[in-house]
Amino acid sequence: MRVLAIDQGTTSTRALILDEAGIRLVHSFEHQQIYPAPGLVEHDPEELITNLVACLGAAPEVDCVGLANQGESCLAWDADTKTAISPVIVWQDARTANVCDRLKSEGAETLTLERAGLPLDPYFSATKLGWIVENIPQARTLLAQNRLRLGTTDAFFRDRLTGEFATDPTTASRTSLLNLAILEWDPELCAMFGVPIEALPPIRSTTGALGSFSNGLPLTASIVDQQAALYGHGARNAGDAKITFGTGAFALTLTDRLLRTPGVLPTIAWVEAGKPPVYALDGGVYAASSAVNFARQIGLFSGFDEINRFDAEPAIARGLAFVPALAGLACPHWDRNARGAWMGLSLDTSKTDMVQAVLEGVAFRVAEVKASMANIAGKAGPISIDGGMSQNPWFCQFLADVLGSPVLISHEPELTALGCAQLAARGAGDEIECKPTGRLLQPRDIPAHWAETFRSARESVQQFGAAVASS
Ligand SMILES: O=P(O)(O)OC[C@H](O)CO
Repeated sequence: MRVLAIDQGTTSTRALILDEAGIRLVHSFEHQQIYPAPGLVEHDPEELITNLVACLGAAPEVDCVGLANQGESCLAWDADTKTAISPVIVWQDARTANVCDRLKSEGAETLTLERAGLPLDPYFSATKLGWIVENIPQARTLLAQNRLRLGTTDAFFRDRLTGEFATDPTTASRTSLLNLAILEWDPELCAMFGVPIEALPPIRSTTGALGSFSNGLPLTASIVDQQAALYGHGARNAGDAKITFGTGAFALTLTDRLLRTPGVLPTIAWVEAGKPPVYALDGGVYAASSAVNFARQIGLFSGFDEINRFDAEPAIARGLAFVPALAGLACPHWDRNARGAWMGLSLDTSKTDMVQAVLEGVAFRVAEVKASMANIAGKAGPISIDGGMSQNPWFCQFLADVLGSPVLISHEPELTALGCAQLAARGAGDEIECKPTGRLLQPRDIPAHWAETFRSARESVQQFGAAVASS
């Protein structure tokens, strides 16, 4: 069997083919990141569709297609014309931070945590969809005519390209509108966020016969990219964990049931047709590669090979810490007011020290995420990592050290596409298993006060952010 996986991510849309020979990239298209104002991040829906169509055309000789989509990014469109009436509001977009603050002050977080398992944060789709209904007049016109469609990007792509308006439970679990216990849209949550429930897509399984594209190819898996990567990492048993280092760093651990742990997100790993749901815990760090890119943009280094090793001991050992809260702090703090900062600068601090602290700060934040997963992450073995920063040997060893766990650096860079394609094969009734391989790093002992130093830096930026927000 040959499977086409389309990985529609935050920065690119990629077509890959999986067969018995392995997985290979066929096409990759970058799309524009649109920043209309500070804190706002948008994509052009038509540009994404054009790239998806090009990916579909890139591999006609396949048996089925799997689609992996960026998590919480969402939009509105017209049911009749299938034309978008809003931009894609990207998961990083914080335009609804004030809505979240208001709802929090009204005590609404109890409901979102209880039903959807999610804190109130602009990351999730619900407030973004509510914003569209409130701020785009055409949304209300279409709603009055029963023509409004609201959803995450997968639902738009599927409606437009297969004619089936649907989403899957993994994506639905990122919206804050899903009742996790029964995997149905929650009417009370929808009402609270101002999202008309009738405009949302039906929720179907992650795999199975999900429709066909105009060229006749069947869609047999549709899943959030992070969950696809979890499958691609070979996670099959509770405790299996992965961390993907992209724009942000996303840690997911399979669980044997729906688990609720403060600050961590219970989520759906996948729901195969006719089978019970598989659950996971998710914890994100908003700025990972984006923090490193920021350091490069402001001139702290120029080539990535410059930051693959450092002569000096870690910056944290010298009292220098960086908190990568460049877009706020996600798991387990959920604090959008926090901002990035170096703490402990002195007259002899060099650019190299500062960028070393950036890498360390990302590792410390990931360690906070792991700690908040209450030792569930990595219980079954090493934590498998992938993504851009996993190619930096110094960072990987420092990460293993601060996690206090063995880290497996995957040899396969395309784990999202791999997992998506494997699930698509299963959705078509076949199986393509690939044994994950990688380089294993053992943690070294580090002084306990390093984590303490980072914690106090992180608390300081939170206090500063709160003071600025209330002034
Ligand atoms: O598209 P990526 O790989 O940056 O992943 C984005 C996540 O799905 C956001 O939650």
